[in-house]
Amino acid sequence: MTEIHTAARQALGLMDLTTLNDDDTDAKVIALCRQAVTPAGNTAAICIYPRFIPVARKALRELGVEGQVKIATVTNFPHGNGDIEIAERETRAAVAYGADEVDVVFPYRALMAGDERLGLELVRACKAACGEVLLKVIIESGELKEPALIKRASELAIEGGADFIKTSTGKVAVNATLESADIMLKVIRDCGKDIGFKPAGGVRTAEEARQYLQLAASIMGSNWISPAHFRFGASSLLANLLHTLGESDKGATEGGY
Ligand SMILES: O=C[C@H](O)COP(=O)(O)O
Repeated sequence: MTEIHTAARQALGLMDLTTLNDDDTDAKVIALCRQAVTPAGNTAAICIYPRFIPVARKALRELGVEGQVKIATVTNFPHGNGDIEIAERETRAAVAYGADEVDVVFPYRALMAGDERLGLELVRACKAACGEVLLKVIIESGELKEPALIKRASELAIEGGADFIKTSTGKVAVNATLESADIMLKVIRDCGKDIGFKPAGGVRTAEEARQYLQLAASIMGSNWISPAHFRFGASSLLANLLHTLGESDKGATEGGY
């Protein structure tokens, strides 16, 4: 197996297959659940808006993969506003709907304005709302821009109780980059806690996935990389991975979710 095949196979099992569009429907979410089950293995999770969690759970149950393909959702999304009470209530509601994992947007504009406390408190409140449910904190690295701010947001998210730190919503001009990934992975390496990493937004090819996996392996070691520690947030990566693996990509249309 070539290096790109190995990376594609690994990336498929690390993917949070995502649809977060304004025109999402039950039918589109059911189709996404079907696409998460492929001849080359299942994706780690699907990532959808909270209102679709019940329909996704039913679809995954009918596919025989409930509990194997996790249901991730988003809160405080994509704006990253600084109202702690709203973010906390949205997170509580997502958990009540049956989310396995919640991806919450860090109030990055407050941090850019010099307020470190707000983000820390918002993450703390959302972690308390999650209980045992996995919390991924989206720092929106492409808006923070400055390496020092990306580092600080990562540190604050981890201090607040994040289980994963995630680069981006996929809704801004600059999403995941290898440069932001390098900063965030080094924060994870140096923090002394068991924290995962999720590059998200704009990851579309097996070659791009390979580069993130190579970077993560160089900083954290290759044994660290598993769904417990690493996810790709992506809406259009699957088709390219299946194509690379020589599998049918029927249904996994590029950018079609
Ligand atoms: O978290 C995942 C992102 O929203 C997906 O972004 P993408 O559509 O660029 O793959």
